Amino acid sequence: MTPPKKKRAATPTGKETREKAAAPTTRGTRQTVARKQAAEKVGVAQPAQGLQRPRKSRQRVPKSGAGEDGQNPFRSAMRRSRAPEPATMVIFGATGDLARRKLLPAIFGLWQDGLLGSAFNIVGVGRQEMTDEAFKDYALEALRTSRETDEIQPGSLEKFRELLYYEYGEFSGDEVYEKVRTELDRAEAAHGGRKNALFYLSTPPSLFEPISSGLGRLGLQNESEGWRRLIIEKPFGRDLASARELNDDIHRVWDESQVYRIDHYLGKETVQNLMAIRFGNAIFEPLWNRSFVSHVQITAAEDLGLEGRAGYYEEAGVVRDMLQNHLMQLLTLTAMEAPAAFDADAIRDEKVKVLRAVKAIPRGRVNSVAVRGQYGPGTMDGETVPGYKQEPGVKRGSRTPTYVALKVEIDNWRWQGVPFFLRTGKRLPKKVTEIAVVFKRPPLGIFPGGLERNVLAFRIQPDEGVSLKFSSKTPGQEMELREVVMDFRYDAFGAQLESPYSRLLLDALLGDATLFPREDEVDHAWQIVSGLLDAWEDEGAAAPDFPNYPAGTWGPDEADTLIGPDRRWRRL
Ligand SMILES: NC(=O)C1=CN([C@@H]2O[C@H](COP(=O)(O)OP(=O)(O)OC[C@H]3O[C@@H](n4cnc5c(N)ncnc54)[C@H](OP(=O)(O)O)[C@@H]3O)[C@@H](O)[C@H]2O)C=CC1
Ligand SMILES: O=C1O[C@H](COP(=O)(O)O)[C@@H](O)[C@H](O)[C@H]1O
Repeated sequence: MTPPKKKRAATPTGKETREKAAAPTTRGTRQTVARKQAAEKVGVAQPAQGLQRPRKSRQRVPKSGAGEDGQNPFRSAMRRSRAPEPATMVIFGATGDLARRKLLPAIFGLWQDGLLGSAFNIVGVGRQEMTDEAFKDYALEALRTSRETDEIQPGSLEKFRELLYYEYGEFSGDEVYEKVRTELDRAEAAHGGRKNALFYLSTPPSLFEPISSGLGRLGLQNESEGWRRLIIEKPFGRDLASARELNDDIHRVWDESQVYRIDHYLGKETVQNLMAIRFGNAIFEPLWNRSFVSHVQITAAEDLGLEGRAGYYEEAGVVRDMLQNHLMQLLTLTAMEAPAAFDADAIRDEKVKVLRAVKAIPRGRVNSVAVRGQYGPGTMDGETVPGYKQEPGVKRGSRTPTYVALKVEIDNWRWQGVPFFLRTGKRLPKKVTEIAVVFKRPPLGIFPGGLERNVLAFRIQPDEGVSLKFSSKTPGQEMELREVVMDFRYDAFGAQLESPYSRLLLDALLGDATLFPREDEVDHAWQIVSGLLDAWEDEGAAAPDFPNYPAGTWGPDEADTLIGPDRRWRRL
Protein backbone atom coordinates (compact mmCIF):
# COMPACT_ATOMS: atom_id res chain seq x y z
CA MET A 1 0.00 0.00 0.00
CA THR A 2 1.64 3.24 -1.11
CA PRO A 3 0.65 6.27 0.90
CA PRO A 4 -1.18 8.87 -1.14
CA LYS A 5 0.88 11.94 -1.91
CA LYS A 6 -0.97 15.12 -1.15
CA LYS A 7 -0.10 18.69 -0.44
CA ARG A 8 0.16 19.48 3.23
CA ALA A 9 -2.82 21.29 4.70
CA ALA A 10 -2.78 23.57 7.70
CA THR A 11 -2.53 21.29 10.74
CA PRO A 12 -5.97 21.14 12.37
CA THR A 13 -4.64 20.05 15.72
CA GLY A 14 -6.58 21.89 18.40
CA LYS A 15 -6.00 20.82 21.97
CA GLU A 16 -9.71 20.04 22.45
CA THR A 17 -9.48 17.44 19.72
CA ARG A 18 -6.51 15.84 21.42
CA GLU A 19 -8.11 15.72 24.84
CA LYS A 20 -11.25 14.18 23.45
CA ALA A 21 -9.41 11.65 21.37
CA ALA A 22 -7.04 10.64 24.11
CA ALA A 23 -9.77 8.98 26.12
CA PRO A 24 -10.10 5.35 25.06
CA THR A 25 -13.17 3.21 25.48
CA THR A 26 -14.25 3.26 29.10
CA ARG A 27 -14.93 0.05 30.92
CA GLY A 28 -17.80 -0.48 33.30
CA THR A 29 -17.51 -1.64 36.89
CA ARG A 30 -19.76 -4.59 36.14
CA GLN A 31 -17.26 -5.95 33.65
CA THR A 32 -14.35 -5.42 35.99
CA VAL A 33 -16.12 -7.31 38.76
CA ALA A 34 -17.04 -10.11 36.41
CA ARG A 35 -13.44 -10.37 35.27
CA LYS A 36 -12.23 -10.43 38.83
CA GLN A 37 -14.68 -13.17 39.73
CA ALA A 38 -13.69 -15.15 36.69
CA ALA A 39 -10.05 -14.75 37.56
CA GLU A 40 -10.60 -15.90 41.12
CA LYS A 41 -12.37 -18.96 39.77
CA VAL A 42 -9.30 -20.00 37.86
CA GLY A 43 -6.90 -18.82 40.51
CA VAL A 44 -5.40 -15.76 38.87
CA ALA A 45 -4.55 -12.66 40.87
CA GLN A 46 -5.89 -9.41 39.41
CA PRO A 47 -3.60 -6.43 39.08
CA ALA A 48 -4.70 -3.22 40.77
CA GLN A 49 -5.98 -1.57 37.59
CA GLY A 50 -5.91 -4.48 35.16
CA LEU A 51 -7.59 -3.70 31.89
CA GLN A 52 -9.04 -6.16 29.49
CA ARG A 53 -7.86 -6.62 25.95
CA PRO A 54 -10.58 -7.75 23.59
CA ARG A 55 -10.13 -11.04 21.83
CA LYS A 56 -8.53 -10.95 18.47
CA SER A 57 -10.76 -12.37 15.84
CA ARG A 58 -7.91 -13.98 13.92
CA GLN A 59 -6.99 -16.55 16.57
CA ARG A 60 -8.94 -19.22 18.29
CA VAL A 61 -9.50 -18.71 21.99
CA PRO A 62 -10.70 -21.86 23.71
CA LYS A 63 -13.89 -21.45 25.69
CA SER A 64 -12.56 -23.21 28.75
CA GLY A 65 -10.34 -20.29 29.69
CA ALA A 66 -12.94 -17.58 29.26
CA GLY A 67 -14.38 -15.72 32.22
CA GLU A 68 -18.06 -15.18 33.01
CA ASP A 69 -18.23 -12.16 30.77
CA GLY A 70 -16.98 -14.35 27.95
CA GLN A 71 -13.61 -12.59 28.06
CA ASN A 72 -10.29 -13.92 29.09
CA PRO A 73 -9.35 -13.23 32.70
CA PHE A 74 -5.68 -14.00 32.17
CA ARG A 75 -5.27 -11.05 29.87
CA SER A 76 -5.76 -8.62 32.71
CA ALA A 77 -3.39 -10.56 34.92
CA MET A 78 -0.69 -10.04 32.31
CA ARG A 79 -1.12 -6.29 32.39
CA ARG A 80 0.86 -3.82 34.36
CA SER A 81 -1.02 -1.82 36.98
CA ARG A 82 0.89 1.30 36.02
CA ALA A 83 -0.28 3.54 33.18
CA PRO A 84 2.25 5.50 31.15
CA GLU A 85 2.41 9.25 31.62
CA PRO A 86 0.91 11.33 28.82
CA ALA A 87 3.24 11.11 25.85
CA THR A 88 3.74 11.68 22.17
CA MET A 89 5.11 8.83 20.09
CA VAL A 90 7.05 10.04 17.07
CA ILE A 91 7.57 7.38 14.41
CA PHE A 92 10.30 8.13 11.90
CA GLY A 93 9.60 5.98 8.85
CA ALA A 94 5.85 5.94 9.52
CA THR A 95 5.06 5.10 5.90
CA GLY A 96 7.23 1.97 5.94
CA ASP A 97 6.44 -1.72 6.02
CA LEU A 98 7.18 -2.22 9.71
CA ALA A 99 5.08 0.74 10.82
CA ARG A 100 2.19 -0.36 8.66
CA ARG A 101 2.19 -4.06 9.51
CA LYS A 102 3.33 -4.10 13.13
CA LEU A 103 3.74 -0.77 14.90
CA LEU A 104 0.44 0.91 14.15
CA PRO A 105 -1.55 -2.25 14.99
CA ALA A 106 0.41 -2.67 18.23
CA ILE A 107 -0.22 0.93 19.32
CA PHE A 108 -3.85 0.68 18.32
CA GLY A 109 -4.26 -2.50 20.38
CA LEU A 110 -2.74 -0.87 23.44
CA TRP A 111 -4.86 2.22 23.02
CA GLN A 112 -8.06 0.26 22.49
CA ASP A 113 -7.33 -1.59 25.70
CA GLY A 114 -6.97 1.69 27.55
CA LEU A 115 -3.32 1.01 28.33
CA LEU A 116 -1.81 4.19 26.97
CA GLY A 117 -2.81 6.44 29.83
CA SER A 118 -4.93 9.56 29.88
CA ALA A 119 -3.38 11.35 26.90
CA PHE A 120 -1.45 10.01 23.97
CA ASN A 121 -0.83 10.98 20.40
CA ILE A 122 1.24 9.80 17.48
CA VAL A 123 3.23 11.84 15.03
CA GLY A 124 4.21 9.96 11.90
CA VAL A 125 7.29 11.35 10.21
CA GLY A 126 8.36 10.52 6.69
CA ARG A 127 9.96 11.89 3.58
CA GLN A 128 6.76 11.89 1.59
CA GLU A 129 4.72 15.03 1.35
CA MET A 130 1.37 14.24 2.90
CA THR A 131 -1.35 15.98 4.87
CA ASP A 132 -2.45 14.90 8.33
CA GLU A 133 -5.70 13.74 6.80
CA ALA A 134 -3.94 11.61 4.18
CA PHE A 135 -1.78 10.02 6.86
CA LYS A 136 -4.82 9.30 9.01
CA ASP A 137 -6.46 7.58 6.04
CA TYR A 138 -3.27 5.66 5.39
CA ALA A 139 -2.91 4.53 9.01
CA LEU A 140 -6.53 3.45 9.32
CA GLU A 141 -6.26 1.47 6.11
CA ALA A 142 -3.14 -0.18 7.54
CA LEU A 143 -5.11 -1.13 10.66
CA ARG A 144 -7.95 -2.53 8.63
CA THR A 145 -5.65 -4.67 6.51
CA SER A 146 -2.91 -5.79 8.91
CA ARG A 147 -3.22 -9.33 10.25
CA GLU A 148 -1.79 -8.02 13.51
CA THR A 149 -4.71 -5.75 14.30
CA ASP A 150 -6.88 -6.64 17.29
CA GLU A 151 -10.58 -7.00 16.81
CA ILE A 152 -11.77 -3.47 16.10
CA GLN A 153 -14.44 -2.24 18.50
CA PRO A 154 -17.25 -0.13 17.01
CA GLY A 155 -16.20 3.51 16.77
CA SER A 156 -12.60 2.81 17.81
CA LEU A 157 -10.98 3.63 14.50
CA GLU A 158 -12.68 6.99 14.30
CA LYS A 159 -11.44 7.95 17.77
CA PHE A 160 -7.97 6.59 17.15
CA ARG A 161 -7.79 8.65 13.97
CA GLU A 162 -7.88 11.82 16.07
CA LEU A 163 -4.59 10.88 17.75
CA LEU A 164 -2.65 10.83 14.49
CA TYR A 165 -0.56 13.61 12.94
CA TYR A 166 2.04 13.71 10.23
CA GLU A 167 5.19 15.69 9.44
CA TYR A 168 7.61 15.27 6.59
CA GLY A 169 10.96 16.49 5.44
CA GLU A 170 14.61 15.68 4.83
CA PHE A 171 16.07 13.74 7.73
CA SER A 172 19.46 15.35 7.14
CA GLY A 173 18.17 18.92 7.65
CA ASP A 174 16.75 20.73 10.67
CA GLU A 175 13.30 21.65 9.43
CA VAL A 176 11.68 18.31 10.05
CA TYR A 177 12.90 18.26 13.67
CA GLU A 178 11.58 21.78 14.17
CA LYS A 179 8.19 20.49 13.04
CA VAL A 180 8.49 17.64 15.52
CA ARG A 181 9.28 20.13 18.27
CA THR A 182 6.19 22.12 17.33
CA GLU A 183 4.11 18.95 17.62
CA LEU A 184 5.46 18.34 21.12
CA ASP A 185 4.71 21.95 22.05
CA ARG A 186 1.16 21.58 20.80
CA ALA A 187 0.59 18.42 22.79
CA GLU A 188 1.86 20.03 25.99
CA ALA A 189 -1.45 21.43 27.25
CA ALA A 190 -3.34 18.18 26.71
CA HIS A 191 -0.47 16.31 28.32
CA GLY A 192 -0.64 18.15 31.62
CA GLY A 193 2.25 20.48 30.86
CA ARG A 194 4.64 17.63 30.06
CA LYS A 195 6.41 17.00 26.79
CA ASN A 196 7.24 13.34 27.12
CA ALA A 197 8.30 11.83 23.82
CA LEU A 198 9.12 8.36 22.54
CA PHE A 199 11.01 8.55 19.25
CA TYR A 200 10.87 5.34 17.21
CA LEU A 201 13.43 4.93 14.43
CA SER A 202 11.65 2.68 11.96
CA THR A 203 13.79 3.64 8.98
CA PRO A 204 16.62 2.00 7.08
CA PRO A 205 19.62 1.74 9.46
CA SER A 206 21.59 4.31 7.46
CA LEU A 207 19.20 6.93 8.89
CA PHE A 208 19.60 6.02 12.56
CA GLU A 209 22.56 8.31 13.05
CA PRO A 210 21.23 11.28 11.04
CA ILE A 211 17.91 11.19 12.92
CA SER A 212 19.55 10.80 16.31
CA SER A 213 21.87 13.73 15.56
CA GLY A 214 19.05 15.82 14.08
CA LEU A 215 17.00 15.40 17.24
CA GLY A 216 20.11 16.29 19.22
CA ARG A 217 20.78 19.46 17.21
CA LEU A 218 17.37 20.73 18.26
CA GLY A 219 17.89 19.61 21.85
CA LEU A 220 14.97 17.18 21.63
CA GLN A 221 16.79 14.62 23.75
CA ASN A 222 16.82 17.06 26.63
CA GLU A 223 14.61 15.86 29.48
CA SER A 224 14.00 19.18 31.23
CA GLU A 225 10.38 19.35 30.03
CA GLY A 226 9.54 15.66 30.05
CA TRP A 227 11.20 12.32 29.48
CA ARG A 228 12.69 11.56 26.07
CA ARG A 229 13.40 8.02 24.83
CA LEU A 230 14.74 6.60 21.60
CA ILE A 231 13.77 3.20 20.21
CA ILE A 232 16.17 1.91 17.57
CA GLU A 233 15.22 -0.86 15.18
CA LYS A 234 17.49 -3.65 14.11
CA PRO A 235 20.01 -4.24 12.70
CA PHE A 236 22.14 -2.23 15.10
CA GLY A 237 25.22 -1.91 12.88
CA ARG A 238 26.35 -4.36 10.22
CA ASP A 239 29.44 -5.57 12.06
CA LEU A 240 31.31 -4.95 15.28
CA ALA A 241 33.05 -1.80 14.09
CA SER A 242 29.92 -0.15 12.68
CA ALA A 243 27.86 -1.13 15.75
CA ARG A 244 30.44 0.54 17.97
CA GLU A 245 30.50 3.58 15.75
CA LEU A 246 26.71 3.81 15.86
CA ASN A 247 26.76 3.42 19.63
CA ASP A 248 29.25 6.27 19.92
CA ASP A 249 27.16 8.44 17.60
CA ILE A 250 24.02 7.74 19.59
CA HIS A 251 25.77 8.40 22.89
CA ARG A 252 26.98 11.76 21.69
CA VAL A 253 23.32 12.78 22.01
CA TRP A 254 21.57 10.27 24.25
CA ASP A 255 22.34 8.78 27.59
CA GLU A 256 22.24 4.95 27.52
CA SER A 257 19.27 5.06 29.91
CA GLN A 258 17.27 6.78 27.15
CA VAL A 259 18.13 4.23 24.46
CA TYR A 260 15.90 1.22 23.71
CA ARG A 261 17.37 -1.14 21.10
CA ILE A 262 14.51 -3.33 20.02
CA ASP A 263 14.69 -7.08 19.48
CA HIS A 264 11.13 -8.24 19.01
CA TYR A 265 11.96 -11.80 20.11
CA LEU A 266 12.30 -10.50 23.66
CA GLY A 267 8.73 -9.27 23.49
CA LYS A 268 7.38 -12.72 22.72
CA GLU A 269 5.35 -14.10 25.59
CA THR A 270 6.99 -17.50 25.34
CA VAL A 271 10.50 -16.05 25.43
CA GLN A 272 9.63 -14.33 28.68
CA ASN A 273 8.17 -17.61 29.88
CA LEU A 274 11.63 -19.11 29.66
CA MET A 275 12.67 -16.87 32.54
CA ALA A 276 9.42 -17.54 34.37
CA ILE A 277 9.89 -21.30 34.18
CA ARG A 278 13.56 -21.23 35.02
CA PHE A 279 13.42 -18.79 37.90
CA GLY A 280 9.86 -19.24 39.14
CA ASN A 281 10.16 -22.97 39.83
CA ALA A 282 12.51 -24.94 41.98
CA ILE A 283 12.57 -28.22 40.07
CA PHE A 284 14.34 -27.19 36.88
CA GLU A 285 17.29 -25.21 38.14
CA PRO A 286 19.14 -28.09 39.86
CA LEU A 287 19.16 -29.92 36.50
CA TRP A 288 20.15 -26.90 34.45
CA ASN A 289 23.88 -27.49 34.15
CA ARG A 290 26.68 -29.66 32.81
CA SER A 291 25.95 -32.51 35.23
CA PHE A 292 22.57 -33.24 33.67
CA VAL A 293 22.34 -31.49 30.31
CA SER A 294 23.81 -33.18 27.25
CA HIS A 295 23.32 -30.27 24.88
CA VAL A 296 20.89 -27.54 23.92
CA GLN A 297 19.29 -26.97 20.52
CA ILE A 298 17.91 -23.58 19.55
CA THR A 299 16.00 -23.49 16.28
CA ALA A 300 14.35 -20.60 14.48
CA ALA A 301 13.08 -22.09 11.25
CA GLU A 302 11.16 -20.05 8.72
CA ASP A 303 9.15 -21.42 5.85
CA LEU A 304 9.02 -18.05 4.12
CA GLY A 305 11.56 -16.88 1.60
CA LEU A 306 12.53 -13.29 0.95
CA GLU A 307 9.09 -11.70 0.83
CA GLY A 308 10.32 -8.90 -1.40
CA ARG A 309 13.11 -7.80 0.98
CA ALA A 310 16.04 -8.54 -1.33
CA GLY A 311 17.50 -5.05 -1.01
CA TYR A 312 17.89 -5.48 2.73
CA TYR A 313 18.63 -9.20 2.84
CA GLU A 314 21.34 -9.19 0.19
CA GLU A 315 23.26 -6.81 2.45
CA ALA A 316 22.40 -8.61 5.67
CA GLY A 317 22.20 -12.38 5.16
CA VAL A 318 21.13 -14.75 7.86
CA VAL A 319 23.94 -14.05 10.32
CA ARG A 320 23.04 -10.37 10.65
CA ASP A 321 19.32 -10.88 10.18
CA MET A 322 18.69 -13.58 12.79
CA LEU A 323 21.79 -15.03 14.44
CA GLN A 324 23.46 -11.91 15.84
CA ASN A 325 20.27 -10.72 17.48
CA HIS A 326 17.32 -13.08 17.96
CA LEU A 327 19.23 -16.33 18.41
CA MET A 328 21.88 -14.76 20.62
CA GLN A 329 19.11 -13.43 22.84
CA LEU A 330 17.52 -16.88 23.10
CA LEU A 331 20.94 -18.28 23.97
CA THR A 332 21.52 -15.80 26.78
CA LEU A 333 18.11 -16.38 28.35
CA THR A 334 18.65 -20.13 28.28
CA ALA A 335 22.16 -20.07 29.70
CA MET A 336 22.14 -17.11 32.12
CA GLU A 337 22.42 -17.37 35.88
CA ALA A 338 19.46 -16.36 38.02
CA PRO A 339 19.45 -12.57 38.35
CA ALA A 340 19.27 -11.13 41.86
CA ALA A 341 16.08 -9.29 40.89
CA PHE A 342 13.72 -9.06 37.95
CA ASP A 343 14.97 -5.69 36.81
CA ALA A 344 16.67 -4.34 33.74
CA ASP A 345 20.19 -4.11 35.05
CA ALA A 346 20.24 -7.37 36.98
CA ILE A 347 18.92 -9.33 34.01
CA ARG A 348 21.09 -7.65 31.44
CA ASP A 349 24.17 -8.09 33.61
CA GLU A 350 23.58 -11.84 33.66
CA LYS A 351 22.94 -12.01 29.93
CA VAL A 352 26.17 -10.19 29.21
CA LYS A 353 28.09 -12.63 31.41
CA VAL A 354 26.92 -15.47 29.16
CA LEU A 355 28.01 -13.71 26.01
CA ARG A 356 31.38 -12.90 27.54
CA ALA A 357 31.85 -16.57 28.39
CA VAL A 358 31.17 -17.80 24.86
CA LYS A 359 34.32 -19.33 23.46
CA ALA A 360 35.69 -17.10 20.75
CA ILE A 361 35.24 -18.17 17.15
CA PRO A 362 38.25 -16.81 15.29
CA ARG A 363 38.31 -17.19 11.53
CA GLY A 364 40.39 -20.35 11.75
CA ARG A 365 37.72 -22.12 13.87
CA VAL A 366 34.72 -21.07 11.85
CA ASN A 367 34.41 -24.05 9.55
CA SER A 368 34.62 -26.54 12.41
CA VAL A 369 31.78 -24.93 14.38
CA ALA A 370 29.55 -23.38 11.74
CA VAL A 371 27.70 -24.35 8.57
CA ARG A 372 26.00 -22.02 6.15
CA GLY A 373 23.62 -22.56 3.31
CA GLN A 374 21.55 -20.94 0.65
CA TYR A 375 18.28 -22.39 -0.59
CA GLY A 376 17.73 -23.48 -4.14
CA PRO A 377 14.43 -24.15 -5.91
CA GLY A 378 12.28 -26.69 -4.14
CA THR A 379 8.82 -27.67 -3.05
CA MET A 380 6.85 -26.22 -0.17
CA ASP A 381 3.39 -27.60 0.63
CA GLY A 382 3.30 -29.30 -2.74
CA GLU A 383 4.11 -26.11 -4.64
CA THR A 384 7.30 -25.38 -6.50
CA VAL A 385 9.11 -22.32 -5.15
CA PRO A 386 12.09 -20.48 -6.61
CA GLY A 387 15.58 -20.60 -5.16
CA TYR A 388 17.15 -17.63 -3.43
CA LYS A 389 18.99 -16.55 -6.55
CA GLN A 390 15.72 -16.50 -8.48
CA GLU A 391 14.01 -14.21 -5.97
CA PRO A 392 13.28 -10.72 -7.36
CA GLY A 393 16.13 -8.31 -6.64
CA VAL A 394 18.77 -10.96 -5.84
CA LYS A 395 22.02 -10.99 -7.78
CA ARG A 396 22.33 -14.13 -9.90
CA GLY A 397 25.69 -15.07 -8.43
CA SER A 398 24.71 -14.11 -4.88
CA ARG A 399 26.76 -15.66 -2.05
CA THR A 400 24.36 -14.47 0.65
CA PRO A 401 23.67 -17.23 3.18
CA THR A 402 20.04 -17.92 4.10
CA TYR A 403 20.84 -20.70 6.60
CA VAL A 404 23.31 -20.98 9.44
CA ALA A 405 23.99 -23.62 12.08
CA LEU A 406 26.46 -22.85 14.84
CA LYS A 407 27.95 -24.77 17.73
CA VAL A 408 28.45 -22.46 20.69
CA GLU A 409 30.56 -23.40 23.70
CA ILE A 410 30.21 -21.50 26.94
CA ASP A 411 33.30 -21.43 29.08
CA ASN A 412 31.89 -21.20 32.57
CA TRP A 413 31.33 -23.69 35.38
CA ARG A 414 27.69 -24.28 34.64
CA TRP A 415 28.06 -25.07 30.96
CA GLN A 416 31.56 -26.46 30.54
CA GLY A 417 31.38 -29.26 27.96
CA VAL A 418 27.72 -28.63 27.03
CA PRO A 419 27.41 -27.51 23.41
CA PHE A 420 24.61 -25.20 22.35
CA PHE A 421 23.56 -25.80 18.75
CA LEU A 422 21.85 -22.88 17.06
CA ARG A 423 20.22 -23.04 13.64
CA THR A 424 18.08 -20.70 11.62
CA GLY A 425 17.14 -20.47 7.99
CA LYS A 426 14.65 -19.40 5.40
CA ARG A 427 12.58 -21.78 3.28
CA LEU A 428 12.85 -24.61 5.79
CA PRO A 429 9.87 -26.99 5.88
CA LYS A 430 7.92 -25.07 8.50
CA LYS A 431 7.81 -22.02 10.70
CA VAL A 432 8.90 -23.10 14.15
CA THR A 433 11.01 -21.60 16.90
CA GLU A 434 12.07 -23.84 19.75
CA ILE A 435 14.60 -24.12 22.55
CA ALA A 436 15.24 -27.75 23.51
CA VAL A 437 17.25 -28.69 26.57
CA VAL A 438 18.37 -32.25 25.92
CA PHE A 439 19.35 -34.15 29.07
CA LYS A 440 21.93 -36.88 29.46
CA ARG A 441 20.93 -40.52 29.23
CA PRO A 442 20.45 -42.45 32.47
CA PRO A 443 23.77 -43.90 33.62
CA LEU A 444 22.65 -47.55 33.44
CA GLY A 445 20.11 -49.40 31.33
CA ILE A 446 18.14 -52.01 33.29
CA PHE A 447 15.28 -52.33 30.79
CA PRO A 448 15.34 -53.87 27.35
CA GLY A 449 16.05 -51.46 24.52
CA GLY A 450 18.17 -48.35 24.37
CA LEU A 451 18.14 -45.43 26.73
CA GLU A 452 16.70 -42.19 25.49
CA ARG A 453 17.48 -38.63 26.47
CA ASN A 454 14.80 -36.57 28.17
CA VAL A 455 14.03 -33.29 26.46
CA LEU A 456 12.50 -30.16 27.91
CA ALA A 457 11.36 -28.13 24.93
CA PHE A 458 10.16 -24.53 24.96
CA ARG A 459 8.03 -23.98 21.92
CA ILE A 460 8.37 -20.26 21.22
CA GLN A 461 6.06 -20.29 18.19
CA PRO A 462 3.65 -21.48 16.88
CA ASP A 463 1.68 -23.85 19.19
CA GLU A 464 3.33 -22.03 22.07
CA GLY A 465 4.04 -24.17 25.07
CA VAL A 466 6.46 -26.36 26.96
CA SER A 467 6.85 -30.10 26.66
CA LEU A 468 8.79 -32.73 28.53
CA LYS A 469 9.75 -35.91 26.75
CA PHE A 470 10.52 -38.95 28.87
CA SER A 471 10.32 -42.73 28.71
CA SER A 472 7.37 -44.62 30.10
CA LYS A 473 6.34 -48.24 30.37
CA THR A 474 3.93 -49.26 27.65
CA PRO A 475 0.83 -51.18 28.79
CA GLY A 476 1.25 -54.97 28.76
CA GLN A 477 3.22 -57.82 30.27
CA GLU A 478 6.60 -56.70 29.00
CA MET A 479 8.78 -54.07 30.62
CA GLU A 480 8.89 -52.18 27.39
CA LEU A 481 9.59 -48.45 27.40
CA ARG A 482 8.49 -45.85 24.94
CA GLU A 483 9.03 -42.12 24.74
CA VAL A 484 6.01 -40.02 25.71
CA VAL A 485 5.45 -36.31 25.87
CA MET A 486 3.88 -34.24 28.62
CA ASP A 487 2.61 -31.07 27.06
CA PHE A 488 1.68 -27.68 28.42
CA ARG A 489 0.11 -25.49 25.80
CA TYR A 490 -0.25 -21.78 26.22
CA ASP A 491 -3.76 -21.85 24.90
CA ALA A 492 -4.72 -23.68 28.10
CA PHE A 493 -4.80 -20.19 29.59
CA GLY A 494 -7.43 -19.28 27.05
CA ALA A 495 -5.33 -16.23 26.41
CA GLN A 496 -4.69 -14.34 23.25
CA LEU A 497 -0.92 -13.91 23.12
CA GLU A 498 0.17 -10.34 22.98
CA SER A 499 2.06 -8.99 19.98
CA PRO A 500 5.73 -8.57 20.90
CA TYR A 501 5.64 -5.01 19.64
CA SER A 502 2.79 -3.99 21.93
CA ARG A 503 4.58 -5.46 24.91
CA LEU A 504 7.82 -3.67 24.05
CA LEU A 505 6.19 -0.37 23.15
CA LEU A 506 4.34 -0.28 26.43
CA ASP A 507 7.55 -1.14 28.29
CA ALA A 508 9.35 1.73 26.59
CA LEU A 509 6.51 4.12 27.45
CA LEU A 510 6.78 2.97 31.05
CA GLY A 511 10.56 3.37 31.03
CA ASP A 512 11.20 -0.35 31.56
CA ALA A 513 14.26 -1.44 29.57
CA THR A 514 14.39 -5.02 30.88
CA LEU A 515 13.46 -6.52 27.51
CA PHE A 516 15.73 -4.30 25.44
CA PRO A 517 19.35 -5.33 24.74
CA ARG A 518 21.89 -3.04 26.36
CA GLU A 519 24.89 -1.66 24.46
CA ASP A 520 27.30 -4.24 25.88
CA GLU A 521 24.98 -7.13 24.92
CA VAL A 522 24.87 -5.96 21.34
CA ASP A 523 28.62 -5.47 21.30
CA HIS A 524 29.36 -8.96 22.63
CA ALA A 525 26.88 -10.55 20.24
CA TRP A 526 28.71 -8.87 17.36
CA GLN A 527 32.03 -10.09 18.73
CA ILE A 528 30.74 -13.68 18.65
CA VAL A 529 29.56 -13.60 15.04
CA SER A 530 32.39 -11.44 13.69
CA GLY A 531 34.58 -14.44 12.95
CA LEU A 532 31.83 -15.97 10.83
CA LEU A 533 31.24 -12.79 8.88
CA ASP A 534 34.94 -12.20 8.31
CA ALA A 535 35.68 -15.74 7.24
CA TRP A 536 32.65 -16.16 5.03
CA GLU A 537 32.75 -12.81 3.30
CA ASP A 538 36.36 -13.27 2.35
CA GLU A 539 36.68 -16.97 1.71
CA GLY A 540 36.98 -17.44 -2.02
CA ALA A 541 37.68 -20.99 -3.10
CA ALA A 542 36.82 -22.72 0.20
CA ALA A 543 33.22 -21.58 -0.05
CA PRO A 544 30.53 -24.23 -0.55
CA ASP A 545 28.60 -24.27 -3.77
CA PHE A 546 25.36 -22.36 -3.39
CA PRO A 547 22.57 -23.34 -3.43
CA ASN A 548 23.26 -26.23 -1.10
CA TYR A 549 19.80 -27.04 0.22
CA PRO A 550 16.52 -27.22 -1.67
CA ALA A 551 13.69 -25.06 -0.40
CA GLY A 552 11.45 -27.15 1.81
CA THR A 553 14.27 -29.15 3.44
CA TRP A 554 16.04 -28.77 6.77
CA GLY A 555 19.22 -27.18 5.43
CA PRO A 556 22.55 -28.51 4.17
CA ASP A 557 23.70 -32.02 5.10
CA GLU A 558 26.78 -30.57 6.81
CA ALA A 559 24.52 -29.33 9.59
CA ASP A 560 23.87 -32.98 10.54
CA THR A 561 27.57 -33.63 10.69
CA LEU A 562 28.01 -30.54 12.86
CA ILE A 563 25.65 -31.79 15.56
CA GLY A 564 26.57 -35.52 15.24
CA PRO A 565 27.66 -38.22 15.52
CA ASP A 566 25.81 -39.06 18.74
CA ARG A 567 23.19 -36.27 18.47
CA ARG A 568 20.44 -35.44 15.99
CA TRP A 569 18.64 -32.22 15.24
CA ARG A 570 15.16 -32.47 16.57
CA ARG A 571 12.45 -33.29 14.08
CA LEU A 572 10.05 -30.40 14.46
N1 LIG B 1 9.69 -4.80 7.92
C1 LIG B 1 9.94 -5.70 8.86
O1 LIG B 1 9.26 -6.73 8.98
C2 LIG B 1 11.06 -5.49 9.81
C3 LIG B 1 11.80 -4.34 9.78
N2 LIG B 1 12.80 -4.14 10.70
C4 LIG B 1 13.58 -2.91 10.68
O2 LIG B 1 12.71 -1.80 10.76
C5 LIG B 1 13.22 -0.72 10.01
C6 LIG B 1 12.18 -0.28 9.01
O3 LIG B 1 11.93 -1.34 8.12
P1 LIG B 1 10.83 -1.26 6.98
O4 LIG B 1 9.63 -0.55 7.47
O5 LIG B 1 10.71 -2.63 6.45
O6 LIG B 1 11.55 -0.36 5.91
P2 LIG B 1 10.94 0.38 4.66
O7 LIG B 1 11.97 0.35 3.62
O8 LIG B 1 9.59 -0.14 4.33
O9 LIG B 1 10.74 1.93 5.09
C7 LIG B 1 11.02 2.53 6.27
C8 LIG B 1 10.67 4.02 6.24
O10 LIG B 1 11.84 4.78 6.01
C9 LIG B 1 11.60 5.68 4.95
N3 LIG B 1 12.82 5.88 4.15
C10 LIG B 1 13.47 4.95 3.43
N4 LIG B 1 14.57 5.50 2.86
C11 LIG B 1 14.57 6.79 3.23
C12 LIG B 1 15.42 7.89 2.98
N5 LIG B 1 16.50 7.76 2.24
N6 LIG B 1 15.12 9.09 3.55
C13 LIG B 1 14.03 9.23 4.30
N7 LIG B 1 13.18 8.22 4.58
C14 LIG B 1 13.45 7.04 4.05
C15 LIG B 1 10.52 5.07 4.13
O11 LIG B 1 9.89 6.08 3.40
P3 LIG B 1 9.07 5.76 2.05
O12 LIG B 1 7.79 5.17 2.51
O13 LIG B 1 8.93 7.09 1.44
O14 LIG B 1 9.93 4.82 1.25
C16 LIG B 1 9.65 4.47 5.22
O15 LIG B 1 8.86 5.48 5.80
C17 LIG B 1 14.52 -1.20 9.39
O16 LIG B 1 15.58 -0.83 10.22
C18 LIG B 1 14.36 -2.71 9.39
O17 LIG B 1 15.60 -3.37 9.43
C19 LIG B 1 13.06 -5.08 11.67
C20 LIG B 1 12.36 -6.25 11.74
C21 LIG B 1 11.33 -6.57 10.80
O1 LIG C 1 13.73 -9.78 12.47
C1 LIG C 1 13.34 -10.62 11.68
O2 LIG C 1 12.51 -11.57 12.11
C2 LIG C 1 11.68 -12.27 11.21
C3 LIG C 1 11.18 -13.48 11.97
O3 LIG C 1 10.43 -13.03 13.06
P1 LIG C 1 9.26 -13.93 13.65
O4 LIG C 1 8.74 -13.16 14.80
O5 LIG C 1 8.26 -14.10 12.54
O6 LIG C 1 9.87 -15.24 14.00
C4 LIG C 1 12.42 -12.67 9.96
O7 LIG C 1 11.51 -13.20 9.03
C5 LIG C 1 13.07 -11.45 9.35
O8 LIG C 1 13.84 -11.84 8.23
C6 LIG C 1 13.94 -10.76 10.36
O9 LIG C 1 14.37 -9.51 9.83
